[in-house]
Amino acid sequence: MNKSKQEHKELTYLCGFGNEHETEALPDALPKGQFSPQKVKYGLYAEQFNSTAFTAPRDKNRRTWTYRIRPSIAMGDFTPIDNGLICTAPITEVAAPPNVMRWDALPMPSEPTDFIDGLTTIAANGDANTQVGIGIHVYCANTDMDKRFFYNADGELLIVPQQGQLLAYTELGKLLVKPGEILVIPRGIKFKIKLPEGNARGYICENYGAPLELPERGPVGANGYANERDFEYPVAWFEDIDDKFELVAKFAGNLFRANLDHSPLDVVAWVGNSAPYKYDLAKFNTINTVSYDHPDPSIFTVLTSPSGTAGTANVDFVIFPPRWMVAEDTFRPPYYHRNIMSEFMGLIEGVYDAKEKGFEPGGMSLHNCMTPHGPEADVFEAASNAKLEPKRYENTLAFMFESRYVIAPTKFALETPAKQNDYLDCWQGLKKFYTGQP
Ligand SMILES: O=C(O)Cc1cc(O)ccc1O
Ligand SMILES: [Fe+2]
Repeated sequence: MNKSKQEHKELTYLCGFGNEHETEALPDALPKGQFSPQKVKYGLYAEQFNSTAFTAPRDKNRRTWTYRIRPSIAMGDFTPIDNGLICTAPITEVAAPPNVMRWDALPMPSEPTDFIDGLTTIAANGDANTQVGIGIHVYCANTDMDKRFFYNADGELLIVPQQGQLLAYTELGKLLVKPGEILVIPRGIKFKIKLPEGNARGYICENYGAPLELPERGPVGANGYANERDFEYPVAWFEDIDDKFELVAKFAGNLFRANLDHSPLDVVAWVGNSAPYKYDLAKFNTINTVSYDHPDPSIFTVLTSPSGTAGTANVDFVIFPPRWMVAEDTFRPPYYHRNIMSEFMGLIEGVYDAKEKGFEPGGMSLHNCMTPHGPEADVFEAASNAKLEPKRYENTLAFMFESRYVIAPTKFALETPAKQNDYLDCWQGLKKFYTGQP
């Protein structure tokens, strides 16, 4: 058993989305009845972490009090480092074309590459400096982050593993995530990623906007979709190591590094509702029609980052999980459509019902604002003639980052050999069935 395997054998979690969680790795390390006593037990420092404004409304407010060996400012100055293939909105290096776009999975690196060096930006929208929009990245990595930690001031990270487990060591504790689960790390939280299975690949939505929250349930009622109880938060865990470490920050679109003379994972206890969390997508309570027609994919929203306009998300995280399909007298795959919202899709495993060929696990597609799309020609013909028995969609897990802002691909994404320049061909076989007769 390798070292990182042993390190996650007995991980436990606190359950409940957005709860005021409290946890301590040493007895009574958490102050009682107040947040900032004159002296904290064990000689700890109190440090507040705010990922919404102090004055954000109570139901949106996210903050955590940490009790740590040293405050975060015990560090060296930052100096710029190479951004590698990381880009940040606004993407101005190339014009965003209104074409449909699709990519193969990016290849695994042949050189030792950790989670940060393995990041490639595919697209972005909005403007990170005004806290609007998202960055969309892929990570392909094969090496643990060792004496290196990272935080992102530009956004919250929604990490969607597609291959290989991730063991996240964060200031607030450890989380193990597998393909089929997601990991969300608040803006600003320091962490490192180890790879218990070696190779790892996945997608990241860097959310520059409001923190992800659960969508309203409306008339669905008090239960269903992603249930609060299924979101898992880490318990406090710390290390007290005086040694040379590096802190990498993403700030205003650029990477910087600073020296540390101790591990920043020194939070002995914490209380609050801003913390990393994980969620197993298999727990999603999928709601769909039991009569006719194909509901809009918003019915599969797991998490949403609202913009200032009601019902019009900065980004929705939507999944297409295994499920029963029972719709009567209905064209069952996604309908043909043009949408004001821009749609970036990825595939975690299996096959997506609108695209039986060419959309592979690890692959990606982008259908931007008003760009027409829908099932490929073969899927249209098959679904138009299929016997409409109840059918279980198995071996499938696709997802979508859907945003109100146009999603601009990076120069890399437009030029990489992974881009399928023949994507449009999957619709070229769409025949004219019209005869003029009813
Ligand atoms: O384009 C896509 O494949 C995503 C999608 C799925 C669906 O079921 C309905 C609309 C939609 O945009
Ligand atoms: Fe779509």
